[in-house]
Amino acid sequence: MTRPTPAVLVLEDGRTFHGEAYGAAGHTLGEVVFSTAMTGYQETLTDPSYHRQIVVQTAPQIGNTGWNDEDDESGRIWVAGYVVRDPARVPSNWRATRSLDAELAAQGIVGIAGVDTRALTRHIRERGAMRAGIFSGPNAGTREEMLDRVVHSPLMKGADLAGDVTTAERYVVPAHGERRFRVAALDLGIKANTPRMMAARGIEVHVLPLRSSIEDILAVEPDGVFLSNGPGDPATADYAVGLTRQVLERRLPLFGICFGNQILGRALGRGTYKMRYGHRGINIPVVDVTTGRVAITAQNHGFAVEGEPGERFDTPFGPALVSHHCPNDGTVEGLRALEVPAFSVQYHPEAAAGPHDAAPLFDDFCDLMAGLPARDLAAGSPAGGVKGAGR
Ligand SMILES: NC(=O)CC[C@H](N)C(=O)O
Repeated sequence: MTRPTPAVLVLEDGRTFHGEAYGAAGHTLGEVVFSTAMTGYQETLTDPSYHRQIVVQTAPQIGNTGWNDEDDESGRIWVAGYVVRDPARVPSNWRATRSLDAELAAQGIVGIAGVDTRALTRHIRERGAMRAGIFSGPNAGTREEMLDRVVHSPLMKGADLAGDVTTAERYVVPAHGERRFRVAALDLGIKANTPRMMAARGIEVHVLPLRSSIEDILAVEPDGVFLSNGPGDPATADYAVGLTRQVLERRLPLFGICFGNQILGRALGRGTYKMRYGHRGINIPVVDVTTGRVAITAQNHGFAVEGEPGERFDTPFGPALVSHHCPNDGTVEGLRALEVPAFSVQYHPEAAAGPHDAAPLFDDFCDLMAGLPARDLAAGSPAGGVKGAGR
């Protein structure tokens, strides 16, 4: 047997974790973040929202089901690096066409295995998500040289990354069956399952590049506008915020997910801030204040919109509501404008690895486009045909 190549993860505060090279050997830099998801590593790795992030999996065994040709959320792996405890030596799944290790190597993704991911996660929880590097193979340099590269790498705060991941050309995802609605979806890093979830509800989805104008959107003759998930700091997304205001002025029905929630929040006049270590996983609770119900959700965000649970606030487009929050820490998980047809969530109703509690939000978007009344928000009770995260 060949001996494994030693690798080291160097954090910007000087803490190091030793292991062995996994995937490609070499060097990589990014923000180190942890995901508590037990399943769905292929969807995680190919989610464009993870661009420039080194992902740590808290689940100790990774790679058991290999890699398949069906579950990619985009055309490539986006994570900057990958940290695991105990990679599967023999993948086993009827859909697998290769191992995770082989796919990481083929796409040049530098990883590290054999890391005490529990200690690393506790460290990130205490100190916050921070810059890091994975180094293996020849020319890794001394510890000082590695640390120097890490502390001179770009911060996630202030990073404008949606332009790196948006589609170069517009494309259309046809509705399944009869077309009920047409939606213009702004691609800030959209995941493949999002248009799929809309198409399943009779929506024809026109996916547009980030730098689209309001005229480009109107040319689609849309029944609604969608703002996708995406990487980077929402405080930099001025262009998308301006476009969203133009959509709100025209009272076009609007739905946003994750980065889209942060952009709607900014368009409504709210600020965003960087969380200490964010929410990443597939078992994160969210409370819908209008029904009191809790949904278990998939999440992947490091920034959040300012606000308090259940808060009503004034905006240039009339009053709005912090409609959802996370009971773990009180952060904003959803917004709804009360006078213009717009709502958004910080979590992922499209989550392909599940859970599916939040999937009915796509039905709410259809209702909004059909001009059906929103749930009875003022009453704060489950009155009036309850739909939404908790259904
Ligand atoms: N998944 C997303 O859309 C993430 C949004 C943003 N980049 C964040 O980290 O908060």
